[in-house]
Amino acid sequence: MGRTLDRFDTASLASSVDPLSQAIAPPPDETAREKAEREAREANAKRVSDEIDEQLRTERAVAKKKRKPVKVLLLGQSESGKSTTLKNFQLTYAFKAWQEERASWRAVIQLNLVRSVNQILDILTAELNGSPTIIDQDDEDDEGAITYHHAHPSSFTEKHRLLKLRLTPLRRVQRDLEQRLGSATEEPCATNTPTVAAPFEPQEFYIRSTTGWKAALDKFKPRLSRDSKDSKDGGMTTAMREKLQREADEATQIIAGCREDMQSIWEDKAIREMLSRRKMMLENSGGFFLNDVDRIAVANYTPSDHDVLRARLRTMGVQEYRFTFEKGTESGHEWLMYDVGGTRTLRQAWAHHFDDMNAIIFLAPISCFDEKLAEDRRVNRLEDSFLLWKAVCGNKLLAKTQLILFLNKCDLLEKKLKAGVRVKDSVPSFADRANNASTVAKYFKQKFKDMSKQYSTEPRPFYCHLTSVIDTKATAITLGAVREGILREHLRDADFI
Ligand SMILES: Nc1nc2c(ncn2[C@@H]2O[C@H](COP(=O)(O)OP(=O)(O)OP(=O)(O)O)[C@@H](O)[C@H]2O)c(=O)[nH]1
Ligand SMILES: [Mg+2]
Repeated sequence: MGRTLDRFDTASLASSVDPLSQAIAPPPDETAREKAEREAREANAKRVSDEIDEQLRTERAVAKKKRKPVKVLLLGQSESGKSTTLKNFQLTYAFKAWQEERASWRAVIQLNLVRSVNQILDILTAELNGSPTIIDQDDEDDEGAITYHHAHPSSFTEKHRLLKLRLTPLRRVQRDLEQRLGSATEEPCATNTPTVAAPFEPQEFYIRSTTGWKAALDKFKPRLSRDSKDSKDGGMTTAMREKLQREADEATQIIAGCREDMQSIWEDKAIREMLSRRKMMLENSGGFFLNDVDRIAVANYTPSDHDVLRARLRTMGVQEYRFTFEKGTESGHEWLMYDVGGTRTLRQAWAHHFDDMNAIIFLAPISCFDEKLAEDRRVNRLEDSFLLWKAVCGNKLLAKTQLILFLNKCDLLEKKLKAGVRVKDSVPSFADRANNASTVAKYFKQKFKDMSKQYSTEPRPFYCHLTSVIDTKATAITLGAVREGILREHLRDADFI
């Protein structure tokens, strides 16, 4: 019994001496100097350890922030180039997704082409009937009033009547394509109801659409599987897809059959004279493909990257796009981009997205200094962009949001000025400055900068790029700089945390 107790006492004594404490315990014969040195060493080691901990904490926060998607909102009036900028992001950073979607743009491009032809036929019909019709396109002094053009039927011959007759099937093709692509194909109508540039008060009823033209295009995606009869693919049965395919083939056949007549009507001198008399600059509007008829009006047409960027399909509501970067250091990182409809009546939906955006890319087309809004022909388009920009800069919810301005459509600005259009006729304050693209762009840039300074509720940097977003190479460089800037801000926030 006693021996057992002895063993127990020895074991309990051994376990009470912690080997670690023993190892780090100061030597029993430590002098005062040695003690001071040891304590300094220990304090230094603790500081290094704390620093490492802090660094790990920050890295974790940055990594977490990095994983959080970056959110970017695209704003600007209708036809300013928002959706086209988004397409550029996709083309540059998510090429696989872009390639998958590219073929489905064929129907939109066909519709754009057919629409231009039908527009010409409308005017030709009016001229042949001798009826004075058509609202002036861009008459500066009309303040939205309807002005009539008088027909010149004498310029036309039997050839024009025949062309008109032979191109009639394109009316049905337009109707069919519009029906299949949905409401995004409708362009806004001019209205006399007063509208304001920035009605940013959120509406009570609001739907965030994640479909929009994506849904329209999905119907035109090539079929994934040819095997099962009733397999569902994108919410459509094989039978539905086959029906759509038949209709698409039929439209393509009709368009191909009209190829030469489309070319003839577009190259005809009397027709060109008619369009210029009516100030119809079809070639300067979005979705213009009449110069590419020989390439597009063929049975096996597949859109090029450039065709897709030039295609016009209106954005309805607000559409959310998820991008996963496919390459580079950001590979796998997700960005959410929001594309909105820019017509005045669609702007109410914008404010719902103001509170949690990392950045806003605001597009202002500067070639539009002498044009009117399609939805309200009393309003100058540049003036509308100024009002919108002031409202965005001055919005309290956006006080800390990075604003990036794209002064877009510089290519069209250059073209317009070369054709002899004078800026001072529409913008009197431009006065007698040189009427060339660089002077005009510099002048407008300064105006936007002054407004940013005057209306922003807190001081903010002015980021501005002169762009032509249908130029993919130049835009890729701009987007690279934009992306870096947005990421830098995003990570600075993370460091702050
Ligand atoms: N020439 C030229 N055309 C452009 C430029 N940017 C856009 N476009 C064309 O203008 C048309 C309208 O562009 P979108 O990107 O659809 O305009 P949006 O701002 O999205 O318009 P909404 O959806 O109605 O708000 C398209 O056909 C584009 O190809 C540009 O810099 N130069
Ligand atoms: Mg759009």
